[in-house]
Amino acid sequence: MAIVLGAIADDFTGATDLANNLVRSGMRCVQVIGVPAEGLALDDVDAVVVALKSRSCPVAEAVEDSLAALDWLQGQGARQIFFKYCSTFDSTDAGNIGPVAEALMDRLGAAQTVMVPAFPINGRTVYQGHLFVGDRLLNESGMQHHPLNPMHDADLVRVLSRQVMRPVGLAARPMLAQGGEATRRHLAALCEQGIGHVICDTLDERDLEVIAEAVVDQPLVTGGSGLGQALPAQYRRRGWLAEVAEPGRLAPAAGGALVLSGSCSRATLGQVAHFLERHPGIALDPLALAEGEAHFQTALAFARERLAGGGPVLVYASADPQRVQAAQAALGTERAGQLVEAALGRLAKAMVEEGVGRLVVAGGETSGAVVSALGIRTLRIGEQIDPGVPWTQAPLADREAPLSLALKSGNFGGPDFFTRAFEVLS
Ligand SMILES: Nc1ncnc2c1ncn2[C@@H]1O[C@H](COP(=O)(O)OP(=O)(O)O)[C@@H](O)[C@H]1O
Ligand SMILES: O=C(O)[C@@H](O)C(=O)COP(=O)(O)O
Repeated sequence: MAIVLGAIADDFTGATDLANNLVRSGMRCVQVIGVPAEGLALDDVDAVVVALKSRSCPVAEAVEDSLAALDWLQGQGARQIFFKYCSTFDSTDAGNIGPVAEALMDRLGAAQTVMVPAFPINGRTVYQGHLFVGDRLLNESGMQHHPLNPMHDADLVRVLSRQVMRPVGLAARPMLAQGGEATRRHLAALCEQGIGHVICDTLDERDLEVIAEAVVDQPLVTGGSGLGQALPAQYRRRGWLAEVAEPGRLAPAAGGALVLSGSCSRATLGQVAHFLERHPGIALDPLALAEGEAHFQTALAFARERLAGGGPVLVYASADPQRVQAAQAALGTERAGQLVEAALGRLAKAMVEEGVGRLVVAGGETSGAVVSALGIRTLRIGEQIDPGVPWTQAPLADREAPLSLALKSGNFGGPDFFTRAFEVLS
């Protein structure tokens, strides 16, 4: 059976965030890690989200991987393609959002696409093309210190213009206030003027509904998971979805409880501090990791011992901007990130082999590294912990019980996220 929506997500937490919103809006959704091998059963599935690790890799690689995902999704008969990126528009002047969007447009023969990063329930809104996180402009939100893609400009028309060949336009709030039909006409008029990308203002859920109504027939949409929350109602109006599906029930969770954090985002730093006031944890330092195996082995032994005592336990590389900058100055940005990601991936593999069954991972790139190290290929979406972050379950090759896994985007979740996540599960 053909799927309705095929999504390409540029990181793993982002993929889960989108899949979560699609499921909560009544779509039957599977999240796959990378382009699936032949033989994935897609009966009773309305949407597939392909999770890539293409946010911070070289542009050519991101384009190639995204096009491979597109080809596969088209092979499944997807009526609409959704390119999912971060609600904080994580990218650099080189890309990858713009070049990937344009490559997808070219392959699909789309003259225009919308850019809708907003996720109002998590405080990401766009006004006059400027992205806000809560009451702060993007470039004052903490995202200016992001280790891989510091965001120094909140004007998305300007940010995107630096990444793309086609002209960038705006669908501003007063326009959206006129409703879905008027917005559709506005987009068509911009298209006639040659505007290939349209940044869409979004203050609230109503704006998302208007945008979804205006773009439901476009071959390609792009944005954050907020748009994914609004599209299913439009598919249902078109008669493309049979009925409102209930989110699937996951098997009961079992096994040790571990948190791995490689995110240095403001929200995660607060969550780490909150957790450490209540439970044991150990810090990983990229500079010490660079010196050899001893530091990693110390962390492994610590986690092993505390898990034997009942857990939960935290292993974190999360650090404030000064410490991140010091590590990056000494090692280079890429190597510092890679050392941390490799260590957390190895830790996850070792600890899951030794009986961890409930695993929380903080950070998009970090989640990519951990999921890859564990060899996970598909995720089922379960109960939501906080907006944008559900528990998921993944079958494991050598184990009967699936692994319960929560992939937390850096800036998502309340201060008590790490502790509360396990309470939600039990
Ligand atoms: N102490 C540190 N010094 C330098 N880089 C770090 C440190 N801790 C984590 N990192 C790197 O920072 C990046 C954080 O990105 P990510 O995991 O996507 O988090 P977020 O979801 O907050 O963006 C990762 O590549 C991670 O390995
Ligand atoms: O849209 C979002 O904010 C998230 O879905 C997302 O992509 C998070 O990425 P990270 O902050 O790198 O985890």
